[in-house]
Amino acid sequence: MREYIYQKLVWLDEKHKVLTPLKVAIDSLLWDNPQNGYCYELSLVVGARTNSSDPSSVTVMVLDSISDTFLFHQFWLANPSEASELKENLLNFTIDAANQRNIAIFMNPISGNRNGRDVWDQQFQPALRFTPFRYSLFETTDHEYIEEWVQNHDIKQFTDMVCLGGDGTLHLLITAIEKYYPGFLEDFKFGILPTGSTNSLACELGARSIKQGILNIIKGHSSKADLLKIKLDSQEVLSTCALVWGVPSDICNDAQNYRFLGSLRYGVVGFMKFFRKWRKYKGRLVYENDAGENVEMSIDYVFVIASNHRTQNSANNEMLTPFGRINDGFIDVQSMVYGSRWDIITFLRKSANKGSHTNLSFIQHFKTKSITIEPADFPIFNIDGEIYNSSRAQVQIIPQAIRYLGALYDDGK
Ligand SMILES: Nc1ncnc2c1ncn2[C@@H]1O[C@H](COP(=O)(O)OP(=O)(O)OP(=O)(O)O)[C@@H](O)[C@H]1O
Repeated sequence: MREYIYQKLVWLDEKHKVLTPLKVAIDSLLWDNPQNGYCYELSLVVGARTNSSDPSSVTVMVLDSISDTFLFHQFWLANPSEASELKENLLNFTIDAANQRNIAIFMNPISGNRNGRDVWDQQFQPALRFTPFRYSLFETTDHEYIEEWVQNHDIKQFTDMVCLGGDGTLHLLITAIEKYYPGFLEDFKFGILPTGSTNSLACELGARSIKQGILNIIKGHSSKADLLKIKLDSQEVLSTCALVWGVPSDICNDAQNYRFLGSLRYGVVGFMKFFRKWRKYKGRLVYENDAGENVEMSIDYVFVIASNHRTQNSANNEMLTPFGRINDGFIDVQSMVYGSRWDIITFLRKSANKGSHTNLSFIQHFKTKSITIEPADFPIFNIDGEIYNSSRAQVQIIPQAIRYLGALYDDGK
C-alpha cells in the first residue's frame, strides 16, 4: 500500500466536472482521470505555477525522459488562494524551493549552431517560470564580454552561474572569476546547457540533452569536481575540460575563420589539414610520475591532450580520454606519437566508438598531477575550445575546486 505525504482534491477540467485527488508519495506525483492513471517520478517534475489568465488553476511541468519532451498538466481549484497553496506545496515537494537561488545566465548566441537564443526563449526561460528562483540573462556580445561582466558586477548577489553555450563560455567565466575574485569560485554552483559544438562538460554532468540539462539546473543537486590550472606565458587560466596541443589545436585555430559553418567547421578544416598539410608537432613533455619524480619526453607528436575528464562530444559517441574522471584528483594525459595518416584514421574511428582507441600502439596514456608542454615549433594551445598562443603550458590539477549542477559518475570514482 503506497503512502502519500500530501493529497489535494483537484478538478481535471475547467468546467469542474471531474474531481480527483492529486497525490504526492515520497518519490512520485499521481492522479487518475476516467481513462488513465498518471504517475511521474518527483525527480522529473520541473516545477509548478499558477496561471495569470486563470488564477484558480495550477500547471505542473514534467520531463518525459523517454521522449525527452516537456509535458504540462493543468488542474483547477475552487479559488486562487487554493491554487496558490497547491503550487507552494508542489514546489516544496519537487524542488528545493526554500533555497533562495539567484541565477546568472550567460547566453552565447554564436556557440555551436547558434541556437542559444531559441533554447532560452523556447525552453529554459519557460521552465524557469515554473520555479520560484530569481534569474537574470546576460547575452555575450564578444570574446571580452564575460571578463568585463565579472569586473563590473557584484557577482556575490548570485548563487548559481549557468552558461547557455559551449565549454569555452564556462572556461572564460571561471577564469575571470578566479582572476578578479580569487578564492570565490566555491561560493557558486555552475551549470551548463549544451548549445556549443562539442559540449564535453555537459556530457560529464548528465546533460547531453538540453531538457535534461534544464532539469538538472532547476533541481539544484550539485557535486564537487576538479579543475585544471594552466600557466601560460602571459596569463593563468582555469579549465573544466582539457588542454589540447597538436593537430586538434591547429584545426581549432584555423576553424575560427570558418565559424559560419557552425559545428561543421572542425570537420571541414580537419579534412583540409589531413590531405594538404599533414605534419609533425615537435615538443617536450615534463610530468610528475607516481613516485613524485619529474619525467621528461621529447617526441614528435600528432597531439597531446591533458584532460580533466572523458572529453566526450554530445553529438555522438566520441570519447577521447575514457580513463579521465572529473573528480579523481588527476590529469589524464594522452598523446599520439607521430605516424601515418592511416594511424589517425584508425584513432578517429576507434575514439568515435566510445573511446576504444586506448590500446593502439601509437597511443600513450598516463595520469599525473602536473605536466608541462613545451612546443618546439607550434606554440598554439586549445583550452576548452579557446585558442591561446604560448611558448609553454604548465598544467596542474586543483582537486575539488568547483561545484557543478548535475549528476557526476555513478561508478564511485
Ligand atoms: N556575441 C558573440 N559574438 C562573437 N563571439 C562571441 C560572442 N559571444 C561569445 N563569443 C565567443 O565565442 C567563443 C565560443 O564560445 P563557446 O565555447 O560557447 O562555443 P563553441 O566553441 O561553439 O562550443 P564548444 O566550446 O563546446 O566547442 C568564445 O571565444 C566567446 O568569447
